[in-house]
Amino acid sequence: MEMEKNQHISSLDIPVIDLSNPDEELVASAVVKASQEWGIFQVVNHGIPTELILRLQEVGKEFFELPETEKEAVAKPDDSLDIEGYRTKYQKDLEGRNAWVDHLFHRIWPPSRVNHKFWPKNPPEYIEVNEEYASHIKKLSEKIMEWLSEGLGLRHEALKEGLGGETIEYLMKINYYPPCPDPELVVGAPDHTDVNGITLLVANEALGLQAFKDNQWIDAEYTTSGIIVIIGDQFLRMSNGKYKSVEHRAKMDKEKTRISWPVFVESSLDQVFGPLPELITGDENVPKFKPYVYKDYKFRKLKKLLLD
Ligand SMILES: O=C(O)CCC(=O)C(=O)O
Ligand SMILES: [Fe+2]
Repeated sequence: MEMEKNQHISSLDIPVIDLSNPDEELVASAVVKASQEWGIFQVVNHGIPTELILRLQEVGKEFFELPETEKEAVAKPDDSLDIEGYRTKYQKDLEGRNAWVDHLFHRIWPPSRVNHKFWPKNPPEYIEVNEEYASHIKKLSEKIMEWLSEGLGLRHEALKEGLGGETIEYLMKINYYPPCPDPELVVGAPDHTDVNGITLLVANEALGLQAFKDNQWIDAEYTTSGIIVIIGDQFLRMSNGKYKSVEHRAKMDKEKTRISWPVFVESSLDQVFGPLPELITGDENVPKFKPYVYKDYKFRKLKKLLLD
């Protein structure tokens, strides 16, 4: 039954790809197709133990439920030019809507870029669980990057190398959206594309993630143990537009607190906020990717949101 459900892909469901399928070629082509047509999909039976994902969610939730003064211990310093740290952010988005999310950012890989100053000390298991999750998420994202490289007709290391090989950074973010009795009045995460290469996200049971496809917003259905994969601007650029960086947003829930744990896989912060990495596909037949002006515009919008 489970298999049957996973294999059902209707045009308005975010694709669900079962990674336990022994036919790797089939899995790879499903990943490539979903990245081309959607820019977002969910992987199930991905090999990361459900138990570990539940522990990750538990320690993250426990941190956010601490008193504000304790959370301030890992706050982003006011004068910091980096994004690591805890922040509670109430703002107007560019359409003038209220937007509110508390979040925590910290790198989880490579070890040379990990700054434990921004990792919660409480609950005590936080560090161990996040380290274990980091090693699993690295393996899974490398596998996906291999399939995506092959989908471009390139060596399977190509996208990983293009992002910086062993210097690729893995940035954990926890988004904490409090319940809102009228979710129309306040948005959680405003419309955006991710600026990195690829994002791997897990979320708690309060749904709310939406993706823009065929001129409409589609509710992402997912399970708390499935991993949502989102293609970001760096891969859009590197694939010459073959892979879509999907516009997405997150709504608040009327009653439940919504929490999500995206891990951003990216070249390095400088490159994320600087020029996009160079195109690496050698395919001359692909027309030069045009939406750059549009993307650049979006990019600035996003920067503005982050800097406010
Ligand atoms: O909370 C979500 O599901 C989406 C969060 C998101 O898109 C982001 O943090 O970039
Ligand atoms: Fe995002």
